[in-house]
Amino acid sequence: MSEQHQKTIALIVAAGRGTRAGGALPKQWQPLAGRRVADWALKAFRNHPKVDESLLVVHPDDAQFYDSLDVKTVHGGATRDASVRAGLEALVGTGATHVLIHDVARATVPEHVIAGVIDALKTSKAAAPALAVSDALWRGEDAQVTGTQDRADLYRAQTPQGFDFETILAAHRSFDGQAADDVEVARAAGVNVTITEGDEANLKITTPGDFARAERILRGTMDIRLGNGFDVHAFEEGDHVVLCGVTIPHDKALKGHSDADVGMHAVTDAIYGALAEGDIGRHFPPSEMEWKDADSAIFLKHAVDLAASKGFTISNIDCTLICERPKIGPNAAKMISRMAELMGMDEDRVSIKATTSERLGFTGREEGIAALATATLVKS
Ligand SMILES: Nc1ccn([C@@H]2O[C@H](COP(=O)(O)OP(=O)(O)OP(=O)(O)O)[C@@H](O)[C@H]2O)c(=O)n1
Ligand SMILES: C[C@](O)(CO)[C@H](O)COP(=O)(O)O
Repeated sequence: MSEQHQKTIALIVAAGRGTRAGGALPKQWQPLAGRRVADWALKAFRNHPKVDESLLVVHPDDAQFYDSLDVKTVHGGATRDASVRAGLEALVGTGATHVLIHDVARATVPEHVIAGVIDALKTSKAAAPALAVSDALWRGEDAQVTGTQDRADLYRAQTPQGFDFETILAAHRSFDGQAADDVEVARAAGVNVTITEGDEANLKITTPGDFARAERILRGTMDIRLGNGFDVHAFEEGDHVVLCGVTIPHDKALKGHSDADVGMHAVTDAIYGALAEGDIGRHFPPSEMEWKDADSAIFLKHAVDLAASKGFTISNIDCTLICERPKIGPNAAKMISRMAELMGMDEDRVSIKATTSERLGFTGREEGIAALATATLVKS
């Protein structure tokens, strides 16, 4: 079959209860490196150029967790086998030619593991990743070694396990009993399975300690950027200032080519800085009359959109306004709300605070306001 006529579906089983992992929620809905376990597993397949669609097999009790997800779902069964079977039946008539059956609990699956399985399916009806056992193996009882086991041909099985769709559907329909995985089901139907390269990073979150291991794996693959921004605007005659998007009555105004929102400028420059994209002046030159008295939200939105276009999420913002007056405290909540809205962020990721300079320097003499900001951007 030509690659053009292939339709590869990621069938992600997520209907288990995660009892061994502990915690208040089933493990797939617990937080992991800023998202949930299931979000990471879905993302691994959604980002893969050779995977056409995903289907998530879920537990009916978990609707509150999966309802907001932009993915097709189907209810699973009481065992992993039953959940896989429910997923396969839901794919009948969809034109699926290949299916990659994956445990949601393997949220850290590396791209090359998925690619290895897809490549092997060009010449094989079934392929799955595994790692050769490298430790010596013992048998034991009551904390005593009772024997040894030859490890020469032993492998540790992983997922995604990939199959020609009709082959694995028929194998599951005819399978009677319980299987550890879909390779066992396929082999019971006489299907040969190719072993592809697994990875230690393809961890199955099973016990409580696995969350920290998975978090370390994901953090290790993240591109984390830090940027800073600093801005100053002098006072001139006027009756209000605009700070972090909020208009505050004052006995002076801030002087500037735009609306002189010194706080928003510092935050915008911090985002540009994290992207190594210069500063506001580079994108909106003061020499251009178009930006005279402009709303600084235009600059901030440009920086936010630029970050998104490069695949970055803004993880948090911290901005300090330096002035004696106006008092920032009473306005901080409104500023946080406006800035979070403009950046499409949760308010608890936006910090806006203030300090005086103890009447020292230009801010102490109330000649102007300075602002300092830090932005953390993450691409995963
Ligand atoms: N009835 C079931 C049981 C398991 N699974 C899925 O199969 C995968 C592998 O199972 P395991 O890691 O054992 O998950 P749980 O069954 O959730 O964990 P536990 O055995 O600790 O309860 C998981 O992605 C799990 O959600 C499933 O979809 N339906
Ligand atoms: C399919 C599997 O991931 C292969 O290693 C594994 O068998 C599933 O987890 P379980 O704990 O055996 O249910």
